[in-house]
Amino acid sequence: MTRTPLVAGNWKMNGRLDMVGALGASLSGLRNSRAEVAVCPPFPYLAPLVRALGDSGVQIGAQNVSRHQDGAFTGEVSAEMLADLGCRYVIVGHSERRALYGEDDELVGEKFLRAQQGGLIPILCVGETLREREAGETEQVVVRQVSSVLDVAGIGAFDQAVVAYEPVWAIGTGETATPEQAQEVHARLRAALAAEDASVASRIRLLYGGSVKSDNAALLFAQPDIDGGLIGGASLSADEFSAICLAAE
Ligand SMILES: O=C(CO)COP(=O)(O)O
Repeated sequence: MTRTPLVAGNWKMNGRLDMVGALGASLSGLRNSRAEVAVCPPFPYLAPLVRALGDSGVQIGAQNVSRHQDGAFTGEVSAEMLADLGCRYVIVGHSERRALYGEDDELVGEKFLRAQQGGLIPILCVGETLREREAGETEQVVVRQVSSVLDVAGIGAFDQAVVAYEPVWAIGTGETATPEQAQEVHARLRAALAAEDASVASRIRLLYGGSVKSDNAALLFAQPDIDGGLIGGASLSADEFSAICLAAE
């Protein structure tokens, strides 16, 4: 099964309008890339980025979505609004939202479903903390995080989804999982999905995230079950992000 690699940049709460223009200009050079490229800026920059990227083929994603549909939910942004703007993807269950905003497996499952119902492709993030890794609980944690979404959405829903393995201890720390460590978890995740439906599991893209840089991306992306990356800090530099995208080809 050949899967089209996906490299998605997660700006988190960074960036200003001038970055939108710089990135737009730099990423249009990836027009003929074999990898799919997506950028997930903060909400206010979604519309300007959609305009800046034009017909470059670079996709846009949001970093969060409401569990609710449109209505009296002050401060929330619905999947329908994001799709309306031209978003294709939305990140759900990022470890920062789990840890800082109390998002549990149940809420992540609700957001995953809502994203799909609103016309978006969820990028479901899973990953263990350092304590969980040291306790030998890595596989148990990531399989639980995926299974809780499987329970509410069903395996069929994963045909229109992406899963990102992001070990919490590797996020923003400069300490990347080794290609072998990442591959081991990716293989376990694919096996968990294959136990439900082998063909869905063979098609789904599993991204690695956590201190991916241009100098470690190629080795990570060369692993058989790593189908691209979810890039934080390095996605804020147009040159660095472009180099990572090229490494996924
Ligand atoms: O959290 C991440 C992407 O969602 C990874 O962040 P860094 O690439 O900065 O480690």
